[in-house]
Amino acid sequence: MSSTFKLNNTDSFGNGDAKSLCPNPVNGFSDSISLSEKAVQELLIQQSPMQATDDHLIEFSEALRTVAKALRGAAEGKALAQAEAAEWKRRYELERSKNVELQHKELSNGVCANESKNPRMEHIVKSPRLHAQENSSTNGMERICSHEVLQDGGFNSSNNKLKRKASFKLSWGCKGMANDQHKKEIVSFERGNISTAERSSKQISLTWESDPQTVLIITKPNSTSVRVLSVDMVRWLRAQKGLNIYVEPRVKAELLSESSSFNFVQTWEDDKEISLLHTKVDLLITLGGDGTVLWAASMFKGPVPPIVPFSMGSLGFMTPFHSEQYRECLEAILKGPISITLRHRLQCHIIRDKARHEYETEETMLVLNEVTIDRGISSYLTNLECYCDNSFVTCVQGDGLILSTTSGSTAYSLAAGGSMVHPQVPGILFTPICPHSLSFRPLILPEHVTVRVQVPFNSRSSAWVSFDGKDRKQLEAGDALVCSMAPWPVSTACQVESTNDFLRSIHDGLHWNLRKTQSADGPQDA
Ligand SMILES: NC(=O)c1ccc[n+]([C@@H]2O[C@H](COP(=O)([O-])OP(=O)(O)OC[C@H]3O[C@@H](n4cnc5c(N)ncnc54)[C@H](O)[C@@H]3O)[C@@H](O)[C@H]2O)c1
Ligand SMILES: Nc1ncnc2c1ncn2[C@@H]1O[C@H](COP(=O)(O)OP(=O)(O)OP(=O)(O)O)[C@@H](O)[C@H]1O
Repeated sequence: MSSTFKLNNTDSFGNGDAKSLCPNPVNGFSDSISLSEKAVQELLIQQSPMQATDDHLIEFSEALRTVAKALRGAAEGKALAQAEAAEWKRRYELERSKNVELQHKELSNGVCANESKNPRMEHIVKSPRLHAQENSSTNGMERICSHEVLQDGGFNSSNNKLKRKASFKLSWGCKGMANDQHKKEIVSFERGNISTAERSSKQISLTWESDPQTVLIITKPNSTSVRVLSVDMVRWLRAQKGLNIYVEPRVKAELLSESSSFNFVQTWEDDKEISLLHTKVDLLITLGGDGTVLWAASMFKGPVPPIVPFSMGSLGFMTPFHSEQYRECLEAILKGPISITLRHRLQCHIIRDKARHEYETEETMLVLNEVTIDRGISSYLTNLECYCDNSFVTCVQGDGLILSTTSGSTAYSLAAGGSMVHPQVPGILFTPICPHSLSFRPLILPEHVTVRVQVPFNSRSSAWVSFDGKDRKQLEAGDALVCSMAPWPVSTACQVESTNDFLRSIHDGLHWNLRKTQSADGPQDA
């Protein structure tokens, strides 16, 4: 009996004490591992002379040896995990420096729009670049001028001539601007007093400096009403506005099946040509719902032309324009100025454990709504270790995690219990999906952080990532997703202005806080 008791006791030693011995998933491995191993060995030495004649005691010593072996294994595991962590840290730093380098490149390419008027033009024309510089104006508005001059190395020979993209300037108002002290500094410190300027890009306005010449129209497929509207819109834009028009290959085929007179419409043949579109297109029009805006944005892996989204879907959070009045809307937009919402995107990389010694990662994905890491078809809980700028955030055990932009805050993140956030608030929403813990509440992180989500090596199952609800990819144990704010936002034209449009969409789209008003004929305060 006693040996049975001892064996059970050993077992409970394994499961009970081992809790304090085993690696703590949050804080790493406990140092008590080696101590306990020593203790077990000492026990073995003390006990062995008495065991020879007692079968049960032999059994007991075998069990203790097994425990000692397991502890040695755990210690080796600890060393491996530490090496692993060092490797991830190294790659994470590389990732960060790559991002910083990219941003520097973007900035160093910036030259003022005004330079387009000077003799250096010739040089600029030979090497297509974006030129931007901050100006400050006299009327209390901040400004960015942008101008792009390019040589159409193009995919349509008829179009193979020098073409200049329409230039525009962006300006935004800021209450603190009247006070010079606040002009450049967000936080100022004077005579021991700290004050802050209003830093948010309140209302951004886009003013054309030269006329837009080229529009790209992206349409929702398989919709008769969208097809009818696109035929009419292409005809009108060409006849009344004399614009160059790009459409998707599918839409060009549809237009040509209507009439051969649509052969002026341009399109592309491969991804390389799509990657050049941003150098040609002044304005992007979408005909569909929010999904069409997401689709259009996903075509641009870098800068995105301003988008004018016409509503032809059911909800339309990002599509404020009514298609019935498209002529009036486009007249006003082509003339400018336009109020815009600057929607931040997230850039996401998957880092595969298998490719741990290669610096190169998979293609960067840019999302306008969110990137989701979930359990896919697996019936197990996801087990995701999350880090924010190398600091451990938490381990997500549940159905998954949503890393959302503020534009995406009214989409999947909202359904998972995240807050609705104005799209111009910069930040990353960290929203769990069905967490198996009562205390897991959503977070909103600042825009400058890098978030890493990793499937631990001891995970029972793999996880699945999807980008704006598409392009599902599997994350195996050891793989990680690294996510930060992308340098290329998506500007969408507003019907009225950013805040008004946002409030209209949550009222009309979600019937937010709709309740019958209480009547006055009840009890009254004395
Ligand atoms: N449980 C959910 O709410 C859930 C589940 C999966 C995906 N989604 C969302 O669907 C998006 C993909 O959209 P889709 O049109 O390609 O797929 P879809 O056709 O399945 O439509 C999803 C719905 O989400 C709405 N939507 C999309 N972006 C929105 C936004 N920023 N704000 C408010 N509503 C928005 C769309 O209008 C549409 O009604 C994903 O990015 C994700 O946010 C939501
Ligand atoms: N140009 C396109 N090419 C391929 N797929 C597209 C294109 N535009 C939209 N889609 C896809 O079609 C689907 C439906 O589009 P969208 O969301 O715009 O329409 P909807 O569902 O009618 O509108 P809503 O989202 O408001 O209900 C989306 O999944 C979207 O990804």
